[in-house]
Amino acid sequence: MQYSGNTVEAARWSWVEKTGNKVFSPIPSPQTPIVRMENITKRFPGSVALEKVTVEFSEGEIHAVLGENGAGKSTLVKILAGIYTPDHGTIYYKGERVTIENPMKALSLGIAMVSQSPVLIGRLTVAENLVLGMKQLGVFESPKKIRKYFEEVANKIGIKVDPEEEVWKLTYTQKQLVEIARALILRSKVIILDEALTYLPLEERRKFYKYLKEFTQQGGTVVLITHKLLEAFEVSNRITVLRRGKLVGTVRTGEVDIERVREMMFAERAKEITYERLMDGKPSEPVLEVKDLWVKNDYGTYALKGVSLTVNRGEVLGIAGIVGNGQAELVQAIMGLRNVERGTVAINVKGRKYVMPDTKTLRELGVGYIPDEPLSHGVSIDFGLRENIAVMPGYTGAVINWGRLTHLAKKFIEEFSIVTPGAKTPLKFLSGGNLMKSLVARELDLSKHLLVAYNPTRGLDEVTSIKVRRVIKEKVVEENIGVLMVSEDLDEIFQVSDRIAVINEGKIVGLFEAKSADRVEVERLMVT
Ligand SMILES: Nc1ncnc2c1ncn2[C@@H]1O[C@H](COP(=O)(O)OP(=O)(O)OP(=O)(O)O)[C@@H](O)[C@H]1O
Repeated sequence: MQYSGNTVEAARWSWVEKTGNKVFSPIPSPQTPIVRMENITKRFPGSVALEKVTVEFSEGEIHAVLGENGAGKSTLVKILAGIYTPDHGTIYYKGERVTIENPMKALSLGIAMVSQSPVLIGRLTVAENLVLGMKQLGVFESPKKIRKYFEEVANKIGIKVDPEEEVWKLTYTQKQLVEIARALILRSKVIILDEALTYLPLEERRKFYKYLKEFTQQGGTVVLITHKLLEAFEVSNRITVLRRGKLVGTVRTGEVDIERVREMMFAERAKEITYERLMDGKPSEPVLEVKDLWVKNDYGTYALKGVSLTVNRGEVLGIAGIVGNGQAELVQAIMGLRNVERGTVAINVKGRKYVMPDTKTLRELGVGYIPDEPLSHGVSIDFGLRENIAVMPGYTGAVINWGRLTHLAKKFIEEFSIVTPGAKTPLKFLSGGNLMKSLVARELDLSKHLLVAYNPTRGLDEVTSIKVRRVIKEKVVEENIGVLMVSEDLDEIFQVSDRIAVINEGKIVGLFEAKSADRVEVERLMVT
């Protein structure tokens, strides 16, 4: 089947068609609230994250919490998970008023949160991680029992993990399984997923959702934060929308259509959302040439096994693949951040070929970079956007012109609607999406010849994602830069790319013209 897309249909392809809309037919509306958060207000210096928000999560439901970047979603669930305490408001759990002063308290009540990044100790085995987690909570289950329970959960979800395997050897999916299993072993009644499933491959996400549905059918509650709206629509029973810290409303999923929810989330800006293919690039001469690249991962085994590829000016080469197939090592090696065992990376700028350029040279030449770990490798979160611009070559000479940098930071803030108290506010005080926007805005501006991007819309809401994709494509067409874009989101790959390369186990296993690429074939190559 070919990908062709009008707005909704194209995106629905990835989810609804596969589930056939059957797996998650709406269940009768949930009745008993297990959690009531009443009039919750939370302020941070310079921002009101939540203002008098009241929401109820019921037994037996998957409840999606949606909203644009900075809406207050994470703050809300972090309060429930005991990570933040509210300034005002009351929490009721099973009808009783409770104070959740720390995460231990939340866990002891039966509320567990799983986030995007697994919090596990790499050198310990799965079973050891689970036992340790229990001990920290004062739960002394026998290791044998924990192991057995874990195997049961893994079997049910259908993801194989050996409890005796050291965690560093696991795939991302397997690690998320361990996290969710840990919540279940603790007999949690409420499981909060803060974008926890977002980066799993589609098939794996389906397995998790199916299992979570069973969990709710037995009375459990799932609170789901995601920017994948179609998915939220498919799996949830109810949806709560937040906007700029305020409650917009709670609706039953079966009773509204997706456009209505988008309006609740984005108001007028909802019209900007599209999944149609963006304009075609106009490929010309090669700007990046990668030849027979062999690179090891952190554990000494080969992550890339002879990768060769070319990115031309005037095109986006999309790298499609399931997370953990060498994509991170590929972008790191190109950017001079990982040792190359064999092969070459070369870039062509202004008539000169630079073979194996180091990171500094690349940056000075005008190569933008959105890394796989944006928080640790992309920005200094203790500093403001202005300072994060100042550190980049190209923006400052011998004397720092702070006035100019402030102006530039303000331009980024306006262009990408970054929710922040100001250009000097440390980035750690921004929501995940707004932090990502700050990095992306800077790197797009820095890209004069080439952009190397890993999941450039990670954590961004639908409106911002399309904005970023458009800017990327405009730069390609109007400024003739080349883009290497790794993304685990196939909708994104098909929307932006001119050519698509599929990576699997460290090898390029397929190369397609995006316009005529067969999506089924691309997916098949990703998994086989
Ligand atoms: N620790 C903090 N210190 C200061 N401000 C914060 C902190 N955490 C959140 N905020 C602010 O609260 C607001 C809401 O942030 P929150 O992380 O809840 O948004 P979100 O809806 O989860 O966004 P995203 O989709 O981008 O993750 C933002 O304006 C953010 O800057």
